[in-house]
Amino acid sequence: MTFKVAVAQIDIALGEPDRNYQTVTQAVKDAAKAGADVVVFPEMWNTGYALTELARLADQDGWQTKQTLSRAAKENQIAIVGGSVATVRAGGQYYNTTYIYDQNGNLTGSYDKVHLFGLMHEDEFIQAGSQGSFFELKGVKSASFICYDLRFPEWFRTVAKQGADVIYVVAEWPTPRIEQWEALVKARAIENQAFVVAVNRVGHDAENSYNGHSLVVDPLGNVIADAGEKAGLTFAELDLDELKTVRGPIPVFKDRRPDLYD
Ligand SMILES: O=C(O)CCC(=O)C(=O)O
Repeated sequence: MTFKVAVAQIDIALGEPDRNYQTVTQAVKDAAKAGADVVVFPEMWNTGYALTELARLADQDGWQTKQTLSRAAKENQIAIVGGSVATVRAGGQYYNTTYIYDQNGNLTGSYDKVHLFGLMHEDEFIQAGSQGSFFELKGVKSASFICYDLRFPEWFRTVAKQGADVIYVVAEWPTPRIEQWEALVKARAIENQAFVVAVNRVGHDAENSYNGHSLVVDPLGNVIADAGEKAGLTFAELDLDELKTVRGPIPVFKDRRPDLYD
């Protein structure tokens, strides 16, 4: 079985949600027209890292994002891993949240970023989530993480142990550490014997520049697609039968030693 993913490596207009909702809606249409099963967006695409302006900008209960993504998924018959957006909940607490929609516009999962990135002051503004995400899209067992989570292999392992075949990572990963991004994406794919679809943004904000290099990596760590440094859609076909041929000869999950480590 093959599964076609569209990586939406967009630029994000800092502090301008309306422009960003338009960009995302158009990208969903374009990805569907090209026959993708799922389209994936980067981190915090509604606001960018406008953390000091969240009171004005964050999406109340994710309402606008959920409406936009649900409608776009249904109208275009495509699943969406909705990157992440800045949300605010009752009580005025902010979160960095992913919403996932199936091709009929139904919410199939959500995730609040668990590891907050102190270097970019995220921990001063955002509340950390406390639950993982595990969902199915078109029958494919999947999970989704956000940016800095990529540095925590033990967090990825929790979903690999549940059987995730495709792992999504949505990010705003700055240019100076892009080689670490590439190495970590490949490592998470190899050690978990899963496909990893990792989507970064391009452009810049007040403090950082972002040079893309969104990657689709197979369970052996081979790069199937690298979106380079320009904004746009990149497509990749995941051959899900490859999971069996990789997991058969090197049965990492059977050979684990949970008596020594969890
Ligand atoms: O871990 C890194 O180097 C980048 C993380 C990051 O930018 C984030 O979590 O927003």
